Amino acid sequence: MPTAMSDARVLEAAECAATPTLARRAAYPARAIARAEAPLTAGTDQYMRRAARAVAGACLAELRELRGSVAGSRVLVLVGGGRNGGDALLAGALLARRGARVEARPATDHPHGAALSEARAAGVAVADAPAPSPVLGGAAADLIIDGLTGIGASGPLRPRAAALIAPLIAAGAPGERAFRVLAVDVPSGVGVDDGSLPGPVLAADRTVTFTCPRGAHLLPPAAPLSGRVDVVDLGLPVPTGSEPLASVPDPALLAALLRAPGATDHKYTRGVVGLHAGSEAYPGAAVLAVSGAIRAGVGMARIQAPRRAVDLVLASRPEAVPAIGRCQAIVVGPGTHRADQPRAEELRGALRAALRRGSGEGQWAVIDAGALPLLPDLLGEGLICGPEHVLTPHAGEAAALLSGLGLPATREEVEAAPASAARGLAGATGATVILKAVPALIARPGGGPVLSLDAGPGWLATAGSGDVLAGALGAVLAAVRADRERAEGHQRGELSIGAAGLLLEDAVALAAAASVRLHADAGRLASGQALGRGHEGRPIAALDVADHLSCARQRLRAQALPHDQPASLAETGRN
Ligand SMILES: NC(=O)C1=CN([C@@H]2O[C@H](COP(=O)(O)OP(=O)(O)OC[C@H]3O[C@@H](n4cnc5c(N)ncnc54)[C@H](OP(=O)(O)O)[C@@H]3O)[C@@H](O)[C@H]2O)[C@@H](O)CC1
Ligand SMILES: [K+]
Repeated sequence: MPTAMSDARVLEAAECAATPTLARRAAYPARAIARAEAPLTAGTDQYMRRAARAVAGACLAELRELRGSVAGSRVLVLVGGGRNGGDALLAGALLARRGARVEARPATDHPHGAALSEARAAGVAVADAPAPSPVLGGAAADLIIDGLTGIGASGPLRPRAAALIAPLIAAGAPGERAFRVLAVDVPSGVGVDDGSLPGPVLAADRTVTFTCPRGAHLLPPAAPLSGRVDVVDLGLPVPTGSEPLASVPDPALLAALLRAPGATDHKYTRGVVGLHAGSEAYPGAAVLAVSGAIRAGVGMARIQAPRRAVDLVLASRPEAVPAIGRCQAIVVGPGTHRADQPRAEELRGALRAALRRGSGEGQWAVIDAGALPLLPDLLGEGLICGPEHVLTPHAGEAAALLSGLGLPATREEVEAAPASAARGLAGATGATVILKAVPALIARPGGGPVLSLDAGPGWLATAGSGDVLAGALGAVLAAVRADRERAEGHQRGELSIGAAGLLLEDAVALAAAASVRLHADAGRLASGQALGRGHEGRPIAALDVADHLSCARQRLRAQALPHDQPASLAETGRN
């Protein structure tokens, strides 16, 4: 059993080692994780001790930030009947030895025996009868450690556990309440693999997980409830033998797609995008989409829209070309509505030209907003989507599209299981899908793990924000397509730039991911949230987001790999 002295030293190390980002990027199923670690963890609690040290290290950091010191702080430990509860009890013991006043509330008659004894020996008060209150001996707790359930649980929390968290949930969301919550492995009660919310869940400020993320950290609706996620290496193997559920793309891979122009580049090698955006009803959307494309780094933006929208575009973006012609990608639909018949007819024409008629690659295209409802009829005509066609629905649009394709779904059903909706839509259409959720999800038509992307600050929920994203996405797709055109003109291997060497499906998915990332970062920069934790930011307009795309791109590029090569997609979860 470790002594107080050695605990203190290890704890400091754990505190330094706790990583602020998702160090390992692919989420695997709980069953695969348990199977991979079983040969090492059977008959020993050393890994539980390592887990507890990492949890305690993160708790120390939270308490120091909240109160300035650990001694005298008040910690409430919620304890379930498995090893998740064991982790939490041992972490509570470590904190008690550092001078925190720690109380444990079991939600079970059989907490982990050894961990319970150790916690008691360290001075943790164990309240045998459940007392559903966030107060400790009359004073509010500073920190709650949620160790009710981890990857071994299923279904909604049982009544005794649910009763413990009910008053804590009622105290408000993270940032609004007086205490912080640190979840061990996952916020208890989430669907660990699918990110569902089968019952009540206490939202965490921070989650400490082990070895690799779980689906619940990356998939909505559960993902935002984890708060900041630290992935801690306990010396246990990543279950690489099974297919990941989801993954977070490495920023270096995304940055590599956005190469800086060289001395011999011209508009068409940088990428030209043609936008069918804006309408009489929503003329400003054309300005926003064109601005998004230009600020994201396109070589040239062409615009086709009603005269009023084109005039507005040219007034603010004189570099835009008011005619559709040669381009490497098109954007169809921002600021349009299917009820606008003449405009819908023009969009239909653009889509007919872009979609596949046989097996060959079609015109690379973003299919957004008013263009999405046109798809079922076009597919019914025998036209085909490929990975080079990127659909950008929010939950309501995804539900309507699935229903139009003969897969009835409601908005509520998509919101409850967005990953499965995104996969279903990609499979049914053959297109790449960006589902606008929190986090955003990208599904590939060939299946595989969905990509999970931070959707940026809440300030981005402002009119026109989606038009900016559509324009930026068109710019990145055009650049990637231009790089592939250039590489195709060379001998194999002679020229390898940007996404030239990737499978079509992966190149487009990464381009989509890069665009979502740029949009989110631009929102953070525009709102002032980029200043870091604790800065809630300020209101922004969609044009502010477009204006900050170039700065976001510059920042992302700073993370590029040394040789600019997205050589491997292992980090996106394909293995
Ligand atoms: N492998 C290792 O050595 C390592 C594992 N580690 C840690 O162990 C965790 C996995 O531990 P685990 O397998 O014991 O499962 P766990 O998540 O604690 O849940 C099982 C308990 O929950 C109960 N329960 C079930 N459903 C429930 C519900 N809906 N609502 C309420 N309760 C419910 C169930 O009750 P029972 O069915 O037994 O009555 C049982 O008591 C993992 O997440 C990580 O934190 C780390 O220490 C690293 C090393
Ligand atoms: K937990």
